Amino acid sequence: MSQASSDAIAQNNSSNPISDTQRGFILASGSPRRLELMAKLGFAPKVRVSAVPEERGAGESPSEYTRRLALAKAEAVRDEMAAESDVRDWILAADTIVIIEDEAGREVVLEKPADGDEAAEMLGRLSGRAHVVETSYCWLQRSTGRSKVESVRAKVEFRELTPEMIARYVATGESLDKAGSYGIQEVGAALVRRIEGSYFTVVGLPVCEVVETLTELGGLSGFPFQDE
Ligand SMILES: Cc1cn([C@H]2C[C@H](O)[C@@H](COP(=O)(O)OP(=O)(O)OP(=O)(O)O)O2)c(=O)[nH]c1=O
Repeated sequence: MSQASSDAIAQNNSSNPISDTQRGFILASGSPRRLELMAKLGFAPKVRVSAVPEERGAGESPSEYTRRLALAKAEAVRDEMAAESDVRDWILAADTIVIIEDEAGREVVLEKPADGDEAAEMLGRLSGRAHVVETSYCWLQRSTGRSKVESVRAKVEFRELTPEMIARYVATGESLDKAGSYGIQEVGAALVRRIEGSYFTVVGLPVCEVVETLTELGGLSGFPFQDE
């Protein structure tokens, strides 16, 4: 979704409870899902995509990894905008991974696949089993340098998939820009038997917690369902 269309969504919502200044934060993410989710709440984010390399460090746990990336994505955009006199004060970034245990009980992190073959391999691992989706997000305030990182997990159980089903799913093309090679919000919904936790965590942004954190930090007031 373009910046213009997200603005239009927010402005056309006549009952939008978010003030003009609070509406326009900076979304440090190229994920169209994250933009769409925040726009649906009434925000009108300006998108700035970071170029942070996504590479897990040796000895870094999955949570440490997503938390580090969420902060690094926000900081990269803050640094890029340092010389700009943009009035928007808050930056939001996020990182989503899939975690599954291997035969030895070790946690394996699945990110976005490099190609269709890797997507098929990941889906083979997920078939007929449960895995965890973890999304970490970061709110960073440009004027004070303050930041807060939080992580939210959901458990997702897949139906059993045959190699033919996997091949047909990969052929839809929706695997390639998604952690774990599936999109629960698209055709991938038909792969998911049950989930425990928030659907939005799986899609890439746990909106309830994201709004809650911004309110706690003092960056949002007047939003419904928040006790300020
Ligand atoms: C599991 C799952 C992931 N995803 C997406 C969410 C994220 O966009 C993506 C994980 O990659 P991320 O690196 O978290 O995000 P991104 O590369 O899309 O965007 P950016 O780094 O600029 O913020 O996978 C879905 O859309 N649906 C799903 O069901």
